[in-house]
Amino acid sequence: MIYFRDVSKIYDNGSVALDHVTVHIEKGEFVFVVGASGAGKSTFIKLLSHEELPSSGTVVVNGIEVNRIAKDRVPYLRRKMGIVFQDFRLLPNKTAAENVAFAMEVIETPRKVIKERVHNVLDLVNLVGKADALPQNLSGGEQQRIAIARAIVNRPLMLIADEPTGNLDPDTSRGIMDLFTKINHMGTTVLMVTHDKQMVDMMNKRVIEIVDGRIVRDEQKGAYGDED
Ligand SMILES: Nc1ncnc2c1ncn2[C@@H]1O[C@H](COP(=O)(O)OP(=O)(O)OP(=O)(O)O)[C@@H](O)[C@H]1O
Repeated sequence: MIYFRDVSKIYDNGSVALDHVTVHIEKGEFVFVVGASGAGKSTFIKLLSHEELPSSGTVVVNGIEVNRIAKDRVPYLRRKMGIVFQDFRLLPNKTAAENVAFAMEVIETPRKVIKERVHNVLDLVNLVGKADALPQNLSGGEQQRIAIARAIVNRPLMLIADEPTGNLDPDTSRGIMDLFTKINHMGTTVLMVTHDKQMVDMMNKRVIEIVDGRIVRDEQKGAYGDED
């Protein structure tokens, strides 16, 4: 599903963000990526989606060698992944339902399918009742659930989350984690970058720790480790 072989990323200013990283993530896994600020976690994610390219090494996602694909194949690659961020990134002038629908409109899904799928996915995140609300009238947790609905509406193979609970209180965060667990049980690979020690310790899932661009720990049923 995801394979990094001896991947390094050195930005133009000389920052070494990833340093000879080799890792393999199987379909259906639930993986936390942890590490101090500046360790290289976001870079790891950006290499998956072709937002950044590795300086050396190979990144393979779902059998596609990401660093070698033609530019016009990038949207096809990204369709295989749903991505959510700490700051939700909903379109402010669209309702919750329209935000989710938009992800399907851009790939020209028939209107009838959009209507049905948007309803189903809002039901999954328990927000059918907020379908017509604008983001500004939703709580942070609700906005994140809409962002997750948008991320999975096209049925991606993997859900990638960069500190999705970073702006949320512990109770709301737990709700988001329950949702990720549900999505994972439906067969979607989940990869989550987080600083949330409590959450990682509670979930008992695979933990990959990055320090200074290197993987220093990769444990099945791991814990967060020392506070950073
Ligand atoms: N576009 C960029 N140009 C230059 N250096 C960068 C760029 N993006 C990241 N870096 C550097 O690469 C290193 C890794 O950054 P990255 O954002 O991947 O870390 P992170 O673990 O996600 O941090 P945080 O937890 O703070 O988000 C840092 O030293 C950072 O300053």
